[in-house]
Amino acid sequence: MKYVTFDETRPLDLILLGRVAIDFNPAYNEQVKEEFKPLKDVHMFEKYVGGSPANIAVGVTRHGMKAGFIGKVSDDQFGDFVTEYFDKAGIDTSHITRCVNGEKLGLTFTEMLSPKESSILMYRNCIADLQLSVDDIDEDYIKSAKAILISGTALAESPSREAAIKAVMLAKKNDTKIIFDIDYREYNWKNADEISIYYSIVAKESDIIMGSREEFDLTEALIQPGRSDEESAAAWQSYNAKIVVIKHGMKGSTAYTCDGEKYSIKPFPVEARKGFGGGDGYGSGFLYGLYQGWEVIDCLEFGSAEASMMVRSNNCSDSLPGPDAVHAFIKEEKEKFGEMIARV
Ligand SMILES: Nc1ncnc2c1ncn2[C@@H]1O[C@H](COP(=O)(O)OP(=O)(O)OP(=O)(O)O)[C@@H](O)[C@H]1O
Ligand SMILES: O=C(O)C[C@@H](O)[C@H](O)C(=O)CO
Repeated sequence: MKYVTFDETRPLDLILLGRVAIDFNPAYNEQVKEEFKPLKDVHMFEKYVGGSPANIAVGVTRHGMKAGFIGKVSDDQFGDFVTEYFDKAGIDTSHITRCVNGEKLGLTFTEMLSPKESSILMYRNCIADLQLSVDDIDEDYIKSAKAILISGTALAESPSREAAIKAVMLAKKNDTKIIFDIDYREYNWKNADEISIYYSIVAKESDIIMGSREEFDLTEALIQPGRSDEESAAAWQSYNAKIVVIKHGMKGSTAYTCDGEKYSIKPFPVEARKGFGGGDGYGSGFLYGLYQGWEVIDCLEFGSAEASMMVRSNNCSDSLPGPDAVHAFIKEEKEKFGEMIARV
């Protein structure tokens, strides 16, 4: 059953709004292998385009979807690096603008301690992506896309917060579907009430909401703390949500649909190199399936497979697979572990 119908006449499949940054991951290649160790002991790093919405833009584009990005980058060579990477990937960069007051792209240093422990250290002072302003939001551009994905981190501060909310308002006006990836990154927020205020403003307008249990708890803190997954899904569906996806890390995830159904999936077992990046693979795969008109459970299986492929790799953006690789991975895993390996 189709819960969200996209306007097929629109040239862009998806616009993503929010953070593009740079990841520095411990080197792991033919020449240098930084084995699991604390970040302070890492000597060699590899540089990649990063930031959750940027990764999802790359992910869906590798699946053949046409994506555009609304974001702000630094006016320097790192700004060139990310826009050139996007251009090569086939992402529309016409609405990525450069900072004028010297703000810099975020740098994310990643720590890989063991297959079960990893973390990120963000350098985000005087940060470029949060300089996005209402003047960067163009109604015609939003109208040209089937959907817009708002990354929750864009709501952390002004002027980006107003820019994101303007994009949501214009999307609503023009029937561009709204996808909210809550995407909580602690470092960006100064006040817990602000998290709940701004997350809930966007969640109320969204057609699809994706987040972890912790992210829903943060969103609901000022409304009704302590909701169960079922209660959260029903509450957001009483506004505009058609699909609410709630993730529980290694325990699996569930999509709640507006007809009262729910569909659950578990991760495909892999030897993980890191934990982060799973959410980006999950989002890319899930959304691709949805645009193909697949059943929700198949979208979840595809997203979960892509997430597992991502956590076993050493980086995020470069490793995002195309659909053939994801299908091949699912086939291989099912041959090894059985047809129902990820399905609950
Ligand atoms: N060790 C693992 N092995 C296999 N799959 C994993 C592992 N860790 C996470 N995943 C997959 O990645 C998905 C997303 O992970 P998580 O719930 O941590 O989301 P997230 O916080 O949005 O991730 P991210 O840090 O990328 O933003 C999980 O639902 C699961 O399918
Ligand atoms: O900016 C981030 O979200 C962290 C990055 O390290 C990484 O690229 C990522 O997006 C994981 O979700």
